[in-house]
Order: sequence, then structure tokens, then C-alpha cells
Amino acid sequence: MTLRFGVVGTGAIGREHINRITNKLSGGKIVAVTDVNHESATQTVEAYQLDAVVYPDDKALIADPNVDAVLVTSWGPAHEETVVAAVEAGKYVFCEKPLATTGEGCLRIVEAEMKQGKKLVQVGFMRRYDTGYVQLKQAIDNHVIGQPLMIHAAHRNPQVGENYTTDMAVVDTLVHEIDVLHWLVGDDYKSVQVVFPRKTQFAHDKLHDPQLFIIETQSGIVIDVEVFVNCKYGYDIQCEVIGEEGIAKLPEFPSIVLRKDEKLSAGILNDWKYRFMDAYNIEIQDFIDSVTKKGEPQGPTSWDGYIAAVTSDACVKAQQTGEKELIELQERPDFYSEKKTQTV
Ligand SMILES: NC(=O)c1ccc[n+]([C@@H]2O[C@H](COP(=O)([O-])OP(=O)(O)OC[C@H]3O[C@@H](n4cnc5c(N)ncnc54)[C@H](O)[C@@H]3O)[C@@H](O)[C@H]2O)c1
Ligand SMILES: O[C@H]1[C@H](O)[C@@H](O)[C@H](O)[C@@H](O)[C@H]1O
Repeated sequence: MTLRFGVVGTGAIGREHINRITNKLSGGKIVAVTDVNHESATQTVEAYQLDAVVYPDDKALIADPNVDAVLVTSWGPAHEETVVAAVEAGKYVFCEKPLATTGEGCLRIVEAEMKQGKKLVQVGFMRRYDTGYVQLKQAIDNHVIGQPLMIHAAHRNPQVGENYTTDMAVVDTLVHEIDVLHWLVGDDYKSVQVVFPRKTQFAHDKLHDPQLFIIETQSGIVIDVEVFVNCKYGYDIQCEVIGEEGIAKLPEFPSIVLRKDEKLSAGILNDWKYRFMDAYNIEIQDFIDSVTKKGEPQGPTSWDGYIAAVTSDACVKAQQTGEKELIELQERPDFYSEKKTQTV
């Protein structure tokens, strides 16, 4: 069976996903597209030579009986409305982060999905599909390093644009660690505190950069994540889990090692698109395969989207108050229980 996708939002990542579904992966086909910028949608159909209908809006696209799954790659604030409408129409959804910009918005999606009686939604937290993170999780799950006690992580971008503000360090950047780290250790978050070190001269007025987030889990694991989005030297993702019996570290992105001009050197990437290229391919292939073969996506769920939204809210609040803020989640419905939710 071919999974027929309708795409809402033909910007940067929308086009990347269209390209991978059309030219790299198997079992999926783009049959419809829409974008508030109509020209972007028509140009995308031309550029990728798609046999796809261009719809005026998401409602018309969702109503197309040829659309089995809706790929939501519009701006974050538009996600909730599209996802709820698609789920109510019984369509599968692959939604880029954020699932919705608030915890309440995510809960509305959760309710709509539970009403349908089966999982329809996968959230685009691609790091769970990155080989390095998968290996880290295996080491933790197989007790190779004993109980995890601490995690040191860093999320560094070479630079960001003028429109990137202090809160975006959470909702745009830290959100990846928020998702992947609780999955890694199988624990829920309890609290967060933010420390602002001396500001780099390369950050513009509306951005405090770098920032240090100290997050505690329910079982007492302490996680520190440095978010530094004008680090200059490259795109760099670090994660080290300190356990009772050893330490497990995320592998470096592969690079040849040069011996030249009296120097020993290895390359560092400068763009997130390359760092997680394989993970994006694997996550969308997994969505296609699990929906077509098992009738349900098996990746990050709407509940994971909810956890990320509530945690993001607490992190932004902690940025503003300077206090330790509690991360208070509602009880996980049985529908999303860990046993029922297969992990990658
Ligand atoms: N998983 C990741 O690593 C990752 C990476 C980049 C972006 N993202 C997420 O993907 C989403 C899109 O990011 P982007 O970089 O492609 O942005 P973008 O601005 O390049 O593209 C967004 C597109 O959505 C369109 N759009 C906005 N509202 C719409 C609506 N209501 N209906 C239809 N079209 C609409 C815009 O016109 C634009 O073409 C964001 O939520 C972003 O956070 C995730
Ligand atoms: O939207 C991007 C993307 O999510 C990247 O993975 C992250 O490193 C960037 O900080 C963010 O701006």
C-alpha cells in the first residue's frame, strides 16, 4: 500500500520532507499540497515534479479522500488547528515540532485522537531516530553504565538570525533535548532552573546567549543543557550520561581525521540539516511503514508533544522568574502508556 500524503506548509522543512518522500524513501507519495503562500505551493509542485493537487487551505486538503496522511510543516502556531481537523477526519498526521504551542492545545489534540480510538499522530522529534542516541538509549536500557545520575548536554548553533529571541532558545532549540532526554532515561521531568552566563558579543539585543538549563527528573537525575546559538565554530550536539558504573557519550558526527600542516584535525558540521539527515529519513520511513503495515504510527506521540509543550512553558517561565519552576504534567492516559507505545 502507498501512503498518500497531503502537505500543509511548503517552506524549508516541508520541501525537504517532500523531497525525501518523493526521491529517497519508499511507500509514500505526495498527492496534495497547500501553503498560505499559494505561490510557494505551486512552485514546490513544479520544482519536485509532483503529481499533486494544490489546495487553497488545509481544510480542503484534509477533505480530499485521496489524502491518507497529513504532513504538517507550517509555522508552529498554525499546527494545532490543522492537526485537530485532520485527526477529526480520521487522517494520519506527521506533525513537525511543536505539536501545539501550549499544553492545553496539545491536550485538545490528545482528546481528539483518543476519541478516534487509535493513534494517528506522530511528532517530528527526529533525534529518537539518530543512530548515536539510539545507541545511548540501548546502553542505558541494558544497564551498561548502571543507574543514570546526571546528563551533561550542549546544543550549539553557529549563529541565528535577528528574529531569534531569548524564549526561542527553548521553543525552537532546547525542545529537541526536552524530548530526547526524558525518552533516553525513561523518566519524567520535575523542575527547571535557568542560569544566564555572561552574554556573547555576537548575540543581538533581544537574545540572551548562551543559556544554561538545569532540569531535574522525578527520580532525581540532574540534567544540564547549554544552549549556545551563536557559538561561531559550527553546529555541535553533545550529550554525556553519567551513570553509577560508567559514562556513555553521544558519538561525534563522523568525519575524516586529517594530519596536515603540523595539525591533527577533524571537521565539524555547520548546519542542522546535515547533522540529522539520516534521522529524518529513518523517522519518516518508520511513519510510512508503521502506518501502512501496522495501522498506527509508533514514533513520538501526541503525549510526547504535550510533555514537550508543558516543559517548554516551564523553561520559558524559569527564564523570566530566575526561580526553579515546577514541570507539572497531567496523569498519562492509559491510551499513551509506555507499554502500549512502542519505542524505536
Ligand atoms: N525537526 C526539526 O529539526 C525541524 C527543523 C526545522 C523546522 N522545524 C519545524 O517545522 C516547522 C516549519 O519550519 P520551516 O523552517 O520549514 O519554516 P518556513 O517558514 O520555512 O516554512 C513554513 C511554511 O508554512 C507556511 N504556512 C504558515 N502557516 C500556514 C498555514 N496555516 N497553512 C498553510 N501554510 C502555512 C508558510 O507560508 C511557509 O511556507 C516549524 O514548526 C519548525 O519548528 C523542525
Ligand atoms: O529550527 C532549528 C532546528 O530545530 C535545529 O535542529 C536547531 O538546532 C535550531 O536551533 C533550530 O533553530
